[in-house]
Amino acid sequence: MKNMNFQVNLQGVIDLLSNHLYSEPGVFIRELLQNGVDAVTARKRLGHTFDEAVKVEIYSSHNISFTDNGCGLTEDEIDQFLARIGGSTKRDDQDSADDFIGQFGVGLLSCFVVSEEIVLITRSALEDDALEWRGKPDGTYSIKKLKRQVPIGTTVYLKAKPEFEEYFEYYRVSELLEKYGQYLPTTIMLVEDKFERTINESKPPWLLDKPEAMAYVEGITYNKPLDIIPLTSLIGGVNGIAHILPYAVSLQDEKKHRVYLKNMLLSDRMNNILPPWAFFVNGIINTNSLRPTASREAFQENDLFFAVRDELGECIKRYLIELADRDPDLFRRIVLIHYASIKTMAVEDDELYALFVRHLRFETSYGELTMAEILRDHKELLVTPTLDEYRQVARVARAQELMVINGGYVHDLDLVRKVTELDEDIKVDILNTLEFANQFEELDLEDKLTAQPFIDQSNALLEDFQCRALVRWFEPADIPVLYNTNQDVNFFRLAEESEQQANALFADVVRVIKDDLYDVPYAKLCFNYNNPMVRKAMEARDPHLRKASIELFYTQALLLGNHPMGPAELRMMNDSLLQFMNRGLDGAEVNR
Ligand SMILES: Nc1ncnc2c1ncn2[C@@H]1O[C@H](COP(=O)(O)OP(=O)(O)OP(=O)(O)O)[C@@H](O)[C@H]1O
Repeated sequence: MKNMNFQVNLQGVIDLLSNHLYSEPGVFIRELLQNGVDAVTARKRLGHTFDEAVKVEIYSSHNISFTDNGCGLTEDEIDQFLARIGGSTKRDDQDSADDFIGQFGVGLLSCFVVSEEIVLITRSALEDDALEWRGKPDGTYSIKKLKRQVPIGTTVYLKAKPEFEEYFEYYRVSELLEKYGQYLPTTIMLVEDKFERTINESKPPWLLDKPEAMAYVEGITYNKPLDIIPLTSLIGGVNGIAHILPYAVSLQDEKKHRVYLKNMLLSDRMNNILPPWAFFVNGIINTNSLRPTASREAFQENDLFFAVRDELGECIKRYLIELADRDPDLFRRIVLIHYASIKTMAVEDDELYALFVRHLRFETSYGELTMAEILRDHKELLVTPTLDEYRQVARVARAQELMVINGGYVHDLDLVRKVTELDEDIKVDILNTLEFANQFEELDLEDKLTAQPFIDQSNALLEDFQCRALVRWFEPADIPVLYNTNQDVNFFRLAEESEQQANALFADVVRVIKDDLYDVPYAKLCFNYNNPMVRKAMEARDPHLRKASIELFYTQALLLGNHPMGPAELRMMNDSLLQFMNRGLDGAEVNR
C-alpha cells in the first residue's frame, strides 16, 4: 500500500479563499483590525502593561498601514502561522478561542483581494529581532531580519491594486473602520498627514442606560423606538438591546439585526439571532462566545447558537409580561401597532397567548370585540372555520343570541380554540354551518303538514344543485331563507361543474375523485316560517307559482351570500324573475 498526500495548487487555494470567501473587498480592514486587537489581547495575556492601540495610516499613492502594539511574531511563529494557510495561534486551545476574534488562520488572505503584496514588519514581545515578511498571492514569501530597531508589535503595509484604490482613500477607510471597529476596546486611530482621529470613542449601545439607548436608536434610525428591551444571556456571553419598532412590519420583511462578536461588527443584517416571532423588534447584540463562520459574516448554527436565541426570546417575553402591569398604555400601543406579528406569536407560544389573547380583536356576531369583551358575557363560543361560513350565519346567529366568532382570518380559528386553556368554564365549538339551521325551533305538526309539499317540491328542484330544504321558525323574521354551505359542498359543486364541462377522459377522472372522496354533501336551504313571503309561497295553490318562488328564494339566497352561481342557476333566476314580472304586469293590466 502506498500512502500519498493530496497535491495542493497553492495559487488556486489562495484565490479561492481571498476572492470567494468574503462578500466584499472592504473586509480586509476588518481582518487587519481583528488581528491587531487579537495581538494586543495576546500581549496582555503575557502580563505586559501598555497603552494598547491600533494605528491605521494612509499615505499618498494609495498605500496603507496597520500598526498594533500587540504581541508581535517570532521567526518560528511566522513560519508556523503566517506562512501556513489555515495556521492560527488562536484555534487550538479553548481558552484562546474565547479571547480572540480570529481562529481560522485565513483572515490575512483577504488582503490579497485588494493588494498584490503583504509586507509585515514585526517584533515579538518575546524576542528583540525586528523581522520583515513579504507574502505574494502566488504562495511565495520571504523573511529577513531588519537592522533597525522597532517597538514591540506589528505593522502590515498594503498597496492598492488599481481597481481597489477607492478602498484606500480616507473617507472609505474611515467609514469601514467605524463600521467594524467603532466599539472595540482597543483604541483605534486613523492618521493621514498630520490629521489624526480616534475611531472608537462612543460607548457600545449594549452598555447604555435606557434614555441613552433610546436617543442612540433614534439617531441611527430617525425614528423614536417604542421602547428598549435589554437582552442578556449568560450562555454565549451576550449583551444587547432590542428596540421596539414604532411602525408595523410585514411578516415577509427580512429581519436585520446588528450583531457584534467581541465588540467587532459581524453582520448588520443577521436575520436569525432572535426567534422568528420577534418581528416587532430589531436587535443590536454583542456576543463573546458564539462561533463565527470562516467568512465571519454569520454564526455557526450549533446547539449553543439556538440556546442563545431561545434565551434572548425569553428576555423579550419577560419584558412584555412585566410591561402589561407596569405600563398598560404602552403595552396596548405595542399590541395595536404590531397586531399581525403578535397574533402569530400568540398561536405558537402558550405564555404569550395568555398574555395577549384578551387584547386581540375578533369579528363576532355582536360586532368587533376584544377577547376580554367576548368573555365578559359569553362562556359558550362558536367559531366558523372560514369567513364565508361566518358571513352566512352572523346576522341570524345574533338574533338567536349566539356568540359566533369569525375564525376565517389568519390564526383566528386557532386563537379562539385555545381560549379553553385559559379557563375550563369556557366552551368553544366549531360551528357546523350545515347543521346550523337544525337547531332552530321546529314547526308544530299541523304547520309541518302544511309546509311539507313545498319542501318536497324544493328538494326535487334543488337536487341537482346539491341542496336540501327544511323549514324552521327563526329570527330575524325579515330573512326569508338561510342558505348554508361549506367547503365540502363547494368542492363537490365545482367537481360536478368540471365533470359536465370536461372531455370524456377528464370527466371520468373527476368522477372517480368525487366518488372516492365524499358521501355526497348537501348545502341547506332553510325556509323561515316566521317570514310572511315564505308563508304566502307555501300556501300558494298554483304549482308554477310555487316553483318560481322556490327558484327565486334559492337564487336570491345565493346572490345575497356572495355564492358563485352556475349557468343553470342563472337561467333559473332569469326564468323565475320573468315569470313574476309577467304575472305582475298581467295583474296590473287586469286591474286597470
Ligand atoms: N498583527 C498581528 N500580530 C501578531 N500576530 C499576527 C498578526 N496578524 C496575524 N498574526 C498571526 O498570524 C496568524 C494568521 O492570521 P490570520 O488573520 O490569517 O488568521 P486568524 O486571525 O488566526 O484567524 P481568522 O482566519 O479567523 O482571521 C494568526 O493566528 C496570528 O498568529
